Amino acid sequence: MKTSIATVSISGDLSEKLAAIAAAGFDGIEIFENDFLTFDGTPREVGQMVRDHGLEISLYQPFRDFEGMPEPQRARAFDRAERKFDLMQELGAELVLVCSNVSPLALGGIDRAADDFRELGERAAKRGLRVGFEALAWGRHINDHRDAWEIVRRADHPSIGLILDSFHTLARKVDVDTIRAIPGDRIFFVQLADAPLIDMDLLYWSRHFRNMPGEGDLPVIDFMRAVAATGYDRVLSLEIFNDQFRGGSPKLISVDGYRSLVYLADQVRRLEPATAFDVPDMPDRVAVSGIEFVEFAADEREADELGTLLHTMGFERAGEHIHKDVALWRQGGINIVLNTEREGFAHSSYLVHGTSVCDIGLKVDDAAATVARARVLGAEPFEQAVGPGELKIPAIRGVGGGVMHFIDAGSELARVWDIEFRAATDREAPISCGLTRIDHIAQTMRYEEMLTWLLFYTSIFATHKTPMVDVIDPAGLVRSQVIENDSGSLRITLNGAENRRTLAGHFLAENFGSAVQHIAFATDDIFSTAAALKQNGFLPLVISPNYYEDLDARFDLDDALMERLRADHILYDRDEHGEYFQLFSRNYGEGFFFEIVERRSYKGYGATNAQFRIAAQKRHMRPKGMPRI
Ligand SMILES: O=C(O)c1ccc(O)c(O)c1
Ligand SMILES: [Mg+2]
Repeated sequence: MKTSIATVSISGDLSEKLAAIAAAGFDGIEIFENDFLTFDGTPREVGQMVRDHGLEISLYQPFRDFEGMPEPQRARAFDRAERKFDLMQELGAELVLVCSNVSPLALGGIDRAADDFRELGERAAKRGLRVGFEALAWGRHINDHRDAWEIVRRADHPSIGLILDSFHTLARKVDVDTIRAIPGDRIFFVQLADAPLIDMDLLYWSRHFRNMPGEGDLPVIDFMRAVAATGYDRVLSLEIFNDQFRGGSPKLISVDGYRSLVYLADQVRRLEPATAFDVPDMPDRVAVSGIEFVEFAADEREADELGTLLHTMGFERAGEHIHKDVALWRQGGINIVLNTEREGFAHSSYLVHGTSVCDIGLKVDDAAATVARARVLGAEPFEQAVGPGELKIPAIRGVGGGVMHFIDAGSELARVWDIEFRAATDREAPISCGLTRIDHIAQTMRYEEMLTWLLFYTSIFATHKTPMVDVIDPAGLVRSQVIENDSGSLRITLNGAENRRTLAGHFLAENFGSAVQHIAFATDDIFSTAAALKQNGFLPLVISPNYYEDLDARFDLDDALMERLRADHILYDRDEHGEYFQLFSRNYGEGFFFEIVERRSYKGYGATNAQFRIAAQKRHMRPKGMPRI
């Protein structure tokens, strides 16, 4: 199996694209005609440049409006094809994609089209070239791979084959199992793309909203399983038309692309063991059984402030590192680490981002296997010097530059707190607030980066994504999407900010990059928690009385419950599974905060409440001199 990506999928001029594609690990490219036409270099130079990057040209495309033309357009189409064949020979491209005719002049008829392709095959064969036929979902007569295949079959020429593109097949909901009956050697090329489900014109959807396999909602895996069943073992190529990717970082988008292809091939191999794809060997997606710790990098003053806030939330300063300026704060099964070291990764993170989360530790079955899988998928391993008596804990770099450590029960790693920490008792223990575990971690990033994070988490860990929801900030929309596992032991919400004036966008700008913006702790009894918080001097985020008026109207809650919600600034939501209670800390710094939730079988995250939370936070953040509530 060879991997390839269409040059149209990423940003930059042709040489920037090639450098990024080669660095990400692809074997080849589809040269999109425009990328060649707009480049200032001869076909030979371009061909050489591609090969100098260690890449091959796996496809030249597209050749349009060919089959079924009446004369004189028919003769002209053949002349055009000969010109492209000249060009391909100079480039060193052996295969061209002909996409189905969209011209109003095109005449229908399977046999007419087959005759045209037979003749084209004769001409291509003379030059040692091959031609693949792809059905565009909006083709005038041919818009379904089954018809394209019938034309290829009837053309009956060894230089004419079929090109499948997952988008065209899946966008029209063509039954993918019809692919299984096509002989694998008659499929010349396979293009892959996913897309979010949006009800719109097919052409517009295809040209602007495609994304990497696994990033969208289409059943690309089912498509690939069917392709694998044919015995096809040639190139798997990404062809992604996406407005964001065109303007994004060629390097990052190429890395995402490679990750998505390897991840897809890995999933297909597990489902169809007979597949001919030679996918790199790797452990299966990793089951995460919980969040072992969250670590903040801070300076002493801010660590002290953060410690005070944690103390009011019922956390106890439970341990100190045996060698380092690192403190462990603990409540229930929650471990919060405050790192004030003046060297090492946490310190460099502090210098760039200020006080923020620099490291997340996940509980997994096998920490080494987790790193092994992440590496095959293109993640960077993370290592730093280990001091005497310290454990070497397997780790990788996350997407935004943060680190993720993996702790497993099968090794000493599970005892890291006993081995690397000693008891600390220099603060009076607070009243426990009954917080049991981390319910979810919310990470904020630029909207354009969301798919990168999503693919990172879903490809490495056994998780799924939930549909994207809009969170309304008075200054703009924030998109929110959840990555979670079935048991709920890992829940991460991704929040994509579109501008700097939203709370999320402000946080992002002040933090100099994506980061954890809030951590939600779980309680089994929100009202006892609220009472304990009050005794510890915790200051909740003050919610507008208008919220409670509306809540009452929406849910018709009993008066006593309404009163308790109002009194403790608790927000409420309900879904078909159950009820949800949330309360928030005030902002720490430029938009970081803590949340406390009680789930009574509820599955969501209180998205409808987010606008009330944000409005309240913005009131608290008014510039000095302005009244605060
Ligand atoms: O949008 C298009 O025109 C177009 C062109 C070539 C392709 O391979 C394709 O899938 C779409
Ligand atoms: Mg295509």
